[in-house]
Amino acid sequence: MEGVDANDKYAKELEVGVRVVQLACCLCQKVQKGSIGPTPDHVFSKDDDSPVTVADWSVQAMISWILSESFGKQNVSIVAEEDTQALSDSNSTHLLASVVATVNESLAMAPRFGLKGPTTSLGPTQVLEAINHCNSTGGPIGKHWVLDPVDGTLGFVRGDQYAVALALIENGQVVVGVLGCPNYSSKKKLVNNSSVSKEGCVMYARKGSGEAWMQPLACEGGTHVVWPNSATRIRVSSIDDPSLATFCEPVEKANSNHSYSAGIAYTLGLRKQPLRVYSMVKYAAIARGDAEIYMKFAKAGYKEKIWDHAAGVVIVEEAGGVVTDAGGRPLDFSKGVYLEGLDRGIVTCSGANLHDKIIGAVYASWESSHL
Ligand SMILES: Nc1ncnc2c1ncn2[C@@H]1O[C@H](COP(=O)(O)OS(=O)(=O)O)[C@@H](OP(=O)(O)O)[C@H]1O
Ligand SMILES: [Mg+2]
Repeated sequence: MEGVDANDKYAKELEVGVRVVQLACCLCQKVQKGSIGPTPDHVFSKDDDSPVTVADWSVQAMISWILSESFGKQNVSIVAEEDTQALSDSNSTHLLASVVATVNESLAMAPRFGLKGPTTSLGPTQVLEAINHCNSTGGPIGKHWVLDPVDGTLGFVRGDQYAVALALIENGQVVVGVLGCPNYSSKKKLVNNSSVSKEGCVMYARKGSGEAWMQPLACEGGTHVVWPNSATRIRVSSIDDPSLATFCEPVEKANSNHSYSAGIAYTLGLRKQPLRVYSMVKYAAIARGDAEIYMKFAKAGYKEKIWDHAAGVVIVEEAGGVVTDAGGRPLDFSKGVYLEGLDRGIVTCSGANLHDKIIGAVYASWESSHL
């Protein structure tokens, strides 16, 4: 069987995860096209000035509802990015109505994705409840789903790369990762900012399987999603010569120090221009072999959230890559919402050789940098 052995541990979680991320990608594409929900293009600002849209809340509500239906609400703990504060305001009736309509329209498509939808439409209270059910803070014990409904919301708003990221953590370890990349073609390499495609992909992996997989998105054409639906195996690049390697980094200067990573690139003899990509699509590019290195050095004091990394990390590792903090230690998903104790930044590579060189260059240069 392609993609997964039905007897394997986490087989049901992986299958439901892939199906629901497929549906979520479809929801996002339809919101973008204006073919779902009454007010598709509303963008709002959160307290930290980052954007949030109808798609962010709708994906979170829809995935929360499907996971609760599939595994039993009392068994499902979800750590996710969005809350309902902005939706619960008395001035937000239209916004909430848009989210409710979008959730119901997407759930109406659930059977095509092999998922059970509701028998009657969800009302505003049920939608708010589904979003609020994602208020778990995770931790070292038990199973916790981790969700970023729209990662790289700026990319989504700008018609560029973004991702739907769902992972399962058990006892502090990421055991399943699913990454939907609606604008990253399953057929075309990601080479620069013009690589935006309308036929995206979903990648997934299960910890310890030694395998990572990719499916094309199943939004168009009205076909039923058959598990595992023409999955192909993905692997990291075999390039380990720095002069031939491509490195990715965040688009926004505020999210990562571009001049510091340029210094590391120069020290290592990386010749190519950085590939600046929004969202966890950077992890996807490493897992698929379109790039060899992903470096992120956020400003001192910024605490990385687990939903921005969990799905990407397990997919890259199972595809053969290495992910650590800038001190060379594994990322710790057991401490709650944040990657507590993260040393300086995140370094993801296609192999140990490149990874060792980058960690060495960080050690050699850190004192003189002003992060
Ligand atoms: N100041 C700061 N420093 C570091 N990281 C931050 C910062 N602010 C936000 N974020 C988080 O970055 C997520 C997007 O990160 P990326 O690495 O993809 O950056 S970029 O969008 O390409 O610029 C983004 O996720 P989304 O909110 O899901 O888009 C944020 O969680
Ligand atoms: Mg995010």
